[in-house]
Formats: sequence, structure tokens, C-alpha cells
Amino acid sequence: EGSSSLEDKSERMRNYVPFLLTKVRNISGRFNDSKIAVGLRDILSSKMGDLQASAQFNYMFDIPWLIEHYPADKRSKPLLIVHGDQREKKHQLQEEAEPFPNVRLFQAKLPIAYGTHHSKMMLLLYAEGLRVVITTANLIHADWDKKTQGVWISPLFPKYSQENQDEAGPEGSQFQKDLMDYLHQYGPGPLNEWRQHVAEHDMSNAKVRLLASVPGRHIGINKDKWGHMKLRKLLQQYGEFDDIDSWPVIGQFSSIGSLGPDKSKWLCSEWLRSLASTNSLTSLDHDPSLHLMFPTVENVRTSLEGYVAGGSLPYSWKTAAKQPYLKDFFCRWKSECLGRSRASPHLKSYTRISPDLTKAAWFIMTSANLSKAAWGALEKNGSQLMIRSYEIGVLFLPQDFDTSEKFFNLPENQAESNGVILRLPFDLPVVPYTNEDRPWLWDRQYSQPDVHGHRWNP
Ligand SMILES: O=C(O)c1ccc([N+](=O)[O-])cc1C(=O)O
Repeated sequence: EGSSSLEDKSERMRNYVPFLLTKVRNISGRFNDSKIAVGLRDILSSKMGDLQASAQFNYMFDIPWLIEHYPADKRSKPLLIVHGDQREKKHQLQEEAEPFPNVRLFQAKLPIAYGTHHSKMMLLLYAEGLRVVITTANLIHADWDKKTQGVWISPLFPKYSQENQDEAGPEGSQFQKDLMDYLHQYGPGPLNEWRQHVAEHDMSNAKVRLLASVPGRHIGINKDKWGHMKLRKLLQQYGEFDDIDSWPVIGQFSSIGSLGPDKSKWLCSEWLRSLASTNSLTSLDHDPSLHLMFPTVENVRTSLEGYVAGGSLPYSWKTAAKQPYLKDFFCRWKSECLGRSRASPHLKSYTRISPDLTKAAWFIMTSANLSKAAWGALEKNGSQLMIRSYEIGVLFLPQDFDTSEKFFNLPENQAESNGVILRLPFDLPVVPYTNEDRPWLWDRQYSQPDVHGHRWNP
């Protein structure tokens, strides 16, 4: 755990984008250094503050396992669990919460079929202030053990004292407004208290843009508040880039939805148009190159977990069979730079990099997989954005860091600039699938033994 707090260590990371991975068991310790990785116990540790209460938003929970990861003297503090479970799964969660009087459950509404409460966020209220953590990991052991997962830990947001609340005025920071908007979507209930906590803390030092999705058919000004249309608006507003039309876009994710019978229906039309947005008024006359990073069967077979890792990569044969065109975009999972080529990826990240692999224009870490359910699909002649799921992530933009440079420097770029360095979670250049590579499909049989001598027979 080391002597100084994560705060001091993050001080030493001053000129790095504050994007961390989760610790991975059984890899070299140098790849779990606190400049690179963090564990759940570290995040919940009392070195981060004197915890008073917390809210855990997620998709999968192991409540006893989660509570055990809080410091012993904090395990009876109020804990709100925000989930999307219904019917039998909801009852199971209620039973699991029964022995813990400090645990409250809140079921997020899922008004549109096939939606999930996918957001993975922690609100941590301390005596000293409030912290927001956004991650890609479920609150179960397997997600924090041998996978590649993303974590953003906010600075400690200080409580407004009465005078500086008046100074700050009602608008607060954009991050605070966006987080409040997101929390309001859950409606009245136990989140009222957490909306109040957010309102009372100064979040002007967040240095990220909130990028979220909530279920609904969003129209008018709401059409640009969520999903890929929010990203489009942010990049059109703040994408002060010179000519980056030739810069490739990379999407990396752990599941894929049904994207339509060809790339022009959603992937390379509305979705890529949003990711390729900038503030330049000239329209794109050609698609930027697009790489989609998704594990091959071989990535899964040789992973630290073996085929079991594929249980968290829920891409189905039925869906894949409808979209063979994705093969042209696929590249393998590879992360030698962070010792995680065999730590199966469950994080989701999106970025746009220079052709010479030295710079990045922006970087996103999010719960959103490559699906219309997560990012939204335009309907009614583009007048409404239909989203099925709750998602939450953060967008890192160079101008949110005190640097004069327009882009992030990738570690390969040894230029001793005073710019900000972005450590991507995967290796560059990306490795396109060979003709023999196949995307992992979780409902197919694989008979070649994995690293544990097991076969996969779902
Ligand atoms: O682990 C999750 O939260 C999760 C849950 C459902 C699905 N899904 O239905 O495709 C994907 C994921 C994922 O994150 O990969």
C-alpha cells in the first residue's frame, strides 16, 4: 500500500492523464505500480478520506465481497446500491442485502426493452469532501482479479463554504451540472440525498467531461445531452484540432450489439461521424480509418483466466452472423506496454491518434460497449436519439489540462515536451486480425484446450 496516499502519488503523475487500470494478480509488480494501477481496497481506503457514506452504481454486485473491501471501521456506513435488476435477480439482491442494515437498494427504471443499468460509478462522501470514481469493473471478485479494467478517480471535491457557494453561483462547474443532470434521470428516491451532496461540492477541478447515456427517446435539446450525440457536441465545441481528418479512430470494448446489415446503417454513418467530429466547419468528405479492438478466440484461450474470461465478453454468434463486415475493422487485444496482453479486456476505451502514433486528440474511458443500446441510434429522420441503457464514462481533452499543447503526447513520443502524456491501455500500432483470427463468440464451442487445459462448451 506504500506510505504516502494515492493523492501524493497522483501528484507525481502531474503530467499524465489521470486514467488508471485495475491491479492484475500474477503479473510483474512493475505493471501494478500505483502510477498505473489501483485496487478496490485502495479506492475505498481511508487514505482517500474519512468515509461517511457511499453510493455504488453498477450492473453486477457481490454485496458481502464489496463490504469486505471497505475499511473495517467503515463497513456499517450508509451504502446505497443502484442497480437495474428486476424480478428474480432483484429478489436475490434483496436477500443478499438483508444481513446489512446499512445497505439500501435502489432499482433504476429500464423503460425500453433490452436496456441494462450498465453504469459503474462510486460516489464517496467524506468528512473532508466528495469524490467520484468511474470505472468499467463490476463489483464482483472476477472483475478486479485478472482483467484489464479502467478507473478514473476524481480529485477530492471540497465542500462549498457558505461564502464560496455564493461566489460559485448556481451553475457550478460543467462536470457538476452534467453529473446532476445524470442523477436527476433516476427520479425521486434515495438519490435525492446524493444530488444534494453533489450540489454542495466544488467540482471545478474535475478536468474531465462527463459522457453518459440514459434510457429514453431524447429530442430537442436533450438529443445532445447523452450518448454519441453528446460526444459529437463536445468535440464540435472543444475539438480545437488542426487538420486531423486523416487521424484514425480506435474503439476498444468487451461486447458488440447488433449494428445493422452494413456499415452505412449506423457504425460508419452516425456513430463514426460523432467520434470524428471536430470544431472545424468543413464536413468530412471521407470516413477516417476506424479500428475496432475486440479479443480473438486465441486472445481468450491464452488469457490468464482461460476461456472463463469469455464469460465477460458476451458477443453472440447470432449477432455476429448478421455483421460479417466488422471483420474489416477488427484488431486484436494487445497490451505488452502494460503487461496486460493476457489480462482479458473488460474496459471500454475510444480514442483518436495521429498516423505517426505520437499524439492523441482525445481519450474516452466508459462503460459503453459498441452498441446502439449504449451510444444511441437516431430515429425519426434524426430528430430523436433512442438509448436503451444507462452508461457513464469520462472524456479527456487536452485543453482541460494546464498545457499549451493541442494534443496529448503518447509515451512513444519521447519529445521532452511539457505537454500531457496519455498512457493508452493497449499497444500501438494496432494488430489487424489475420485471415485465421476469429472474434470471440461466447455461445460457440472451442475444443482447443486453454491455459488451464479446459475447453469451452456453453
Ligand atoms: O459487465 C457488464 O457490465 C456487462 C453487462 C452486460 C453486457 N451485455 O449485455 O452485453 C455487457 C457487459 C460488459 O461490460 O461487457
